[in-house]
Amino acid sequence: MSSLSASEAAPPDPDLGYAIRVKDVRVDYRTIVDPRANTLRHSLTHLGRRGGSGGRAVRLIHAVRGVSFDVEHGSVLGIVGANGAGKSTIMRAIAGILPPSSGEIVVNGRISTLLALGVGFNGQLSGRDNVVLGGLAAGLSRRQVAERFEQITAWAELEEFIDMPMKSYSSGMYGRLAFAVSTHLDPDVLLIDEALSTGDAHFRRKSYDKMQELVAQARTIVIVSHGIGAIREMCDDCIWMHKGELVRRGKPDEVTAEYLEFQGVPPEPAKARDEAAGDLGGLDDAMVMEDV
Ligand SMILES: Nc1ncnc2c1ncn2[C@@H]1O[C@H](COP(=O)(O)OP(=O)(O)OP(=O)(O)O)[C@@H](O)[C@H]1O
Repeated sequence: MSSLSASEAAPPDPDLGYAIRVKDVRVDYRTIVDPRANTLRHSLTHLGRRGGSGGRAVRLIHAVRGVSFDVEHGSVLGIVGANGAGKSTIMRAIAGILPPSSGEIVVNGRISTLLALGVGFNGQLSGRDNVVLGGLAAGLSRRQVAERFEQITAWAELEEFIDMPMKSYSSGMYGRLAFAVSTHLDPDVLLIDEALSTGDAHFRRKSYDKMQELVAQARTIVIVSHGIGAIREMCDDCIWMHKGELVRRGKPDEVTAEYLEFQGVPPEPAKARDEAAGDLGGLDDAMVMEDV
């Protein structure tokens, strides 16, 4: 599931020379550990019970450790790294959802986010209601939302489904609508965390084209993905994070090759690129619906 949000900010200040500045950022999570609960027997006998506070300890997880980078206006930055490397955490911090424990984050312009985790659309409401609410939450007026509504649903190819509750959408359909809304809000900075992975080849092609359109308008995009092909295809700059630290920054081909080698993975064929290039048909080809 994807979530989307956008925040109002002043228009980008061209004098700043960057779209995003991340300066010596640390993000720590506090979590509770119960050192007594270290056996399967204990877990089974205490399943679902809340124990007393005795014996439990607070553990700090250093999810992001002293990370610094700037993102230039109109560039597409990819972030790669193993599970738990801190990619989603830094994205949430840039989005303003999670305040850094220390350091500084500056976003120069209006930000729109499409993140893999968190509260997203309301599944009980129709696609139509969610588009309207998403637009209003992003600071658009009712008129602006109405003006963009047709464009958003047409882009998502969901006109037939727009009055159905979103809980009846597949994860790919949900992803299409979330992507359509977040990219039609005129963001200066768009953050996309693994949200592209839900779409089929046709949708990925369209998403790629839409992102190119945003980049041509000097919008800035940051993408987190485990799809190395997508990072190589879409990004012009790449960061590799490992255990909360930024270990490498450079050209996507080089950084991802080093990352894959470190992971012991043979160089990945550009699967995403190949799939994105081929139009495998839209949603209509994949489903059958009947009014009763
Ligand atoms: N809400 C949370 N509470 C406590 N620890 C968390 C929380 N979210 C993430 N972490 C921890 O922070 C670290 C970084 O997690 P994060 O989700 O940023 O990694 P990631 O690189 O996005 O991983 P993945 O590729 O698996 O999505 C991990 O050690 C994770 O266990």
